[in-house]
Amino acid sequence: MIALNSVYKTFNRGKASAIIAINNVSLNIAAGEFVVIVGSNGSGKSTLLNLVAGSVYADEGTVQIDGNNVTRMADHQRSKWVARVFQNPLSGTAPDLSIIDNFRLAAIRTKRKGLSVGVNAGFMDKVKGHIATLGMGLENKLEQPMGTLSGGQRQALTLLMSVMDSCKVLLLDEPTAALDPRSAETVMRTADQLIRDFNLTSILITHNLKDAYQYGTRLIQMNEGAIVRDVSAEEKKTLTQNDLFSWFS
Ligand SMILES: Nc1ncnc2c1ncn2[C@@H]1O[C@H](COP(=O)(O)OP(=O)(O)OP(=O)(O)O)[C@@H](O)[C@H]1O
Repeated sequence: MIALNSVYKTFNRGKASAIIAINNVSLNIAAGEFVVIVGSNGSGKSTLLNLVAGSVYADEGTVQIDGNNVTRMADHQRSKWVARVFQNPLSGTAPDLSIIDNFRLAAIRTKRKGLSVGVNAGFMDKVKGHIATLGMGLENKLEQPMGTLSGGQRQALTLLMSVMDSCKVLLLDEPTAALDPRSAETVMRTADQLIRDFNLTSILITHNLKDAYQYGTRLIQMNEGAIVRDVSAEEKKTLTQNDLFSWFS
């Protein structure tokens, strides 16, 4: 589903401040895999995600999504396959608009044909049904402004909004970093459930080693722009949480 082939990315190329962020990375992620990426600050995790999302282009090498060469394709053109959730719960939603209007906006953004999606009763029922599965009681507050919800509630809704419109790839860039522990747990559980329900191919970046241990089918460690560990689902079962901590000592 996602294939990076011998990808390099250097920032500030040709200057004294040049930084090799991605150094010859090749990575194949099969449909339905849930890959968790860990690594110290500056190891290239976000750049890797940006290369898949299209907010950064490779200097060399190719990026493919669902069999399409997207190496030079703009991020908005990739949005038919790729949804992305960021650290900040505020970044994915419009605070002054109601929950339902945020869902309408999200649907309009990803749908190429017509805007009828936002106004019909079927759409409202579909959104309501999906929100109910979050188990937060928000399905009865569809007219409430998004800005009045907690960070965890907003992030859970952002996740749902991202995946509802038949995207295939979900990119999660530290989605719980700004949340308190309980909200973070709820959001991670929600993400895990949505990934299964919608059969998504997913990449999660996290500094939370407990989450890295608990979630995902494959675990990757990056260091200095390279993949230094790639642990399959089978191998992961043999790891302990302490093994993960020892990678960083
Ligand atoms: N737009 C940019 N311009 C210049 N340098 C950049 C840019 N984006 C990233 N870098 C540099 O590239 C390297 C990799 O950054 P990246 O954000 O991918 O790391 P990361 O593993 O996600 O780090 P963190 O865990 O701190 O978020 C870092 O040295 C960073 O400073």
